[in-house]
Amino acid sequence: MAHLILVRHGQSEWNLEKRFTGWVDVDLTGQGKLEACKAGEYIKEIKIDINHFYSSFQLRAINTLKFIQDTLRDKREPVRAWQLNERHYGALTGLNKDEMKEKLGEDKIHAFRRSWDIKPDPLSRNNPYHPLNIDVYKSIPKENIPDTESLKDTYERVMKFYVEEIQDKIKNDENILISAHGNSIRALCKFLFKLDKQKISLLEIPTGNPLLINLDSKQNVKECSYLDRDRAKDLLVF
Ligand SMILES: O=C(O)[C@@H](CO)OP(=O)(O)O
Repeated sequence: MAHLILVRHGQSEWNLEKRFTGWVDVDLTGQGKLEACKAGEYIKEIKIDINHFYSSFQLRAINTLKFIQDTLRDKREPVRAWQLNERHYGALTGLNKDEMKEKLGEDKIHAFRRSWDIKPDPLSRNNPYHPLNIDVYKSIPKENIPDTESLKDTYERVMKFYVEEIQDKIKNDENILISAHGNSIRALCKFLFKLDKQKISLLEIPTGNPLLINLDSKQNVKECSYLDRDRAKDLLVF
């Protein structure tokens, strides 16, 4: 049995401001740092020896993992993978979610946020929020940098990475912790929980709450639960 722990970063500055964030590299708020420390405490309590740590390229996930590893007193170098980055929100990037609901209507914004293959218009490559203009993404091959993404696009890059880097480790009963984002984690959960396109639109991931998934060697989910039960959200199939 392998243990896979998925943690969405703690509250970010733009979660607080309710702005579409995607690939913009904002940091954690004070509350987000506290959530990350608490996530570390919860993981410490279950006494699982984690073999591999992963984060996205983004500060909010990197720092969440730092707080967790500090709490675990684990100094191992995590692997950083851009493939685990948040979904790119295209032309919606930086805009306020409530204001956009008023402007375009709740249904349209819900479709942009939670449908499987609808994507916002591309973000202009001259926009300072475009990942081509953000230094931390300079090492990513330009052809892999999106202008906008649907959840399906995010799923494809996340799953390619999962299959190439993580799947065999799970088959070998190694324990993995991934610090990532609402939509890159939703993409992984779609695969792991075998959710269809309708069901995945209902799955919401809370910030800074470790999701412990126990998998057998055939990668079937045997058990799954949030470590902070008070802040858990519906897992739909468990
Ligand atoms: O703005 C974003 O990047 C994401 C995560 O915060 O938002 P949403 O929940 O709307 O997909």
